[in-house]
Amino acid sequence: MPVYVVTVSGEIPLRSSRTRPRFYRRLVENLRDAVERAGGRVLGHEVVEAKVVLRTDVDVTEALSKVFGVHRVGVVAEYQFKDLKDLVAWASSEARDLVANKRFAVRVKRSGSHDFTSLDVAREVGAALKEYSAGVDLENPEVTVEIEVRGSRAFIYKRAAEGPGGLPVGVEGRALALFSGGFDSPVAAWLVAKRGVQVDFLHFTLGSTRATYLAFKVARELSSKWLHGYRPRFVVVDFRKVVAEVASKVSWPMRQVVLRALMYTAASRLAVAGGYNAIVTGESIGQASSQTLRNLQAVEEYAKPSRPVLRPLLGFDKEEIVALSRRIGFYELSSKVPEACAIAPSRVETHATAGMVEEEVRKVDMSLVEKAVEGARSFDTLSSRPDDVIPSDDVEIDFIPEDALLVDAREWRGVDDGSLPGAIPLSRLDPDNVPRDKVVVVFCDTGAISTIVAEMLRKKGLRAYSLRGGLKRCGEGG
Ligand SMILES: Nc1ncnc2c1ncn2[C@@H]1O[C@H](COP(=O)(O)OP(=O)(O)OP(=O)(O)O)[C@@H](O)[C@H]1O
Repeated sequence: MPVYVVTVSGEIPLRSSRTRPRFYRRLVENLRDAVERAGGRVLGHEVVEAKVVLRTDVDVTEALSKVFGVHRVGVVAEYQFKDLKDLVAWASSEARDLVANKRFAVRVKRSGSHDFTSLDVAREVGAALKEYSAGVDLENPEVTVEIEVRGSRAFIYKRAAEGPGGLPVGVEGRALALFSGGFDSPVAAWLVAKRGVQVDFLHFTLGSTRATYLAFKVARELSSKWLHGYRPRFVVVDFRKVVAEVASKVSWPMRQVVLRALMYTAASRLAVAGGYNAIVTGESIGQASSQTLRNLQAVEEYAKPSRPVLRPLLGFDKEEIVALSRRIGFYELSSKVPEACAIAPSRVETHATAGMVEEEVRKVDMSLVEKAVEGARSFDTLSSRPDDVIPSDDVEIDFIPEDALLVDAREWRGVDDGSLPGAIPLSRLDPDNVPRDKVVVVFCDTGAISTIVAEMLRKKGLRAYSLRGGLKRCGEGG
């Protein structure tokens, strides 16, 4: 049975005696959630002086090291000792392998009343281990034997993993994170969650649904690894009609700024409706040309968001954001998310004012924004599949989802003729044997015949889509 000593972030023990129990309670709940998501069970726990001792049925070191509020996770051996002699005998037999042929030091922390000091324990364990090692080296040891004595119990650290620090998720209210899934927004959401905020995701489909599909994957990864103690939501707002409206009515240089203002307006409404305390974005100053300080001011002054907008990346350079994205494990997935560039003109207004935004927004049919917000769909990031976020109203799809069943509608050509890997010919498709939630992507040369076929298959109850543009403009899978 693995035993862990979880050291909590330094700032938790400093909280007032009224606040502290709530923080510990939430941390323990989140640790339990992390253990269960990793397929284990908590067999017992206790909070002892800024540490949580946790007993589980399987190894969950990795999962525990991703819980906010955790400074360090120690995998320990535990012993109930009688006296100093007994303690030293146990500790030196436990640590023998650890120090084998290495220069070592012993460090002891002690609490409770004993007839020996920490130094006594260190000295005696050190002496007992010496013959197995390359000698004691207190200045620059290769390994440190860490022993904790708490009352009549002792722990010895076998190995340890660094935690992320921060505060337990859930102690600081809730925020709605504007989430594209690119490098910036996941890091922004992560940083806010690290401060104890329960984060849900808000994604706008601006063009390709592949971007939405991939953004969901990033949100799912972030949720399952890092966001404990609740079930994060992924809210999707289909903004494609709004994008088309902006593209046709707004002057080129202002399109990006106006689109951002409308995203703020929609986010603000959803934040109020969902009872959130704040909105989060991955904006930083001067990074993309549309993110100048003046543009940020113009957008916020125009949209007057009803909740504070948190921008945790404001002080970061792009390299720092990418490095953090790598460190916390989103780099690979985020790098696949396509940039939504359809609306981005080559010349972007960098000195917008609220007045300019207002003037441009007057040209836009705002009922489209209303409708998009009303039609928002919400998914549980932990149990939903990326396929679920693909809009079912679209008959066409512009990419091939990973697990899709591919159907070649070019009967007359035969499947060997430039077909896609894994595709089956339409004549071999038996609709009765296809699960109702399976995404079926039908393709032909141009997308014309496959659209008719997809509609036909939908009538038979299948989740069928036609590959837009056909093989001539074939998209990549996620
Ligand atoms: N499709 C979207 N859905 C939700 N929020 C978005 C979307 N696109 C952008 N945002 C929000 O606006 C911020 C700035 O987006 P922008 O595309 O200008 O910059 P970015 O640096 O590429 O951001 P990211 O790397 O997060 O995509 C994002 O970090 C995110 O918070």
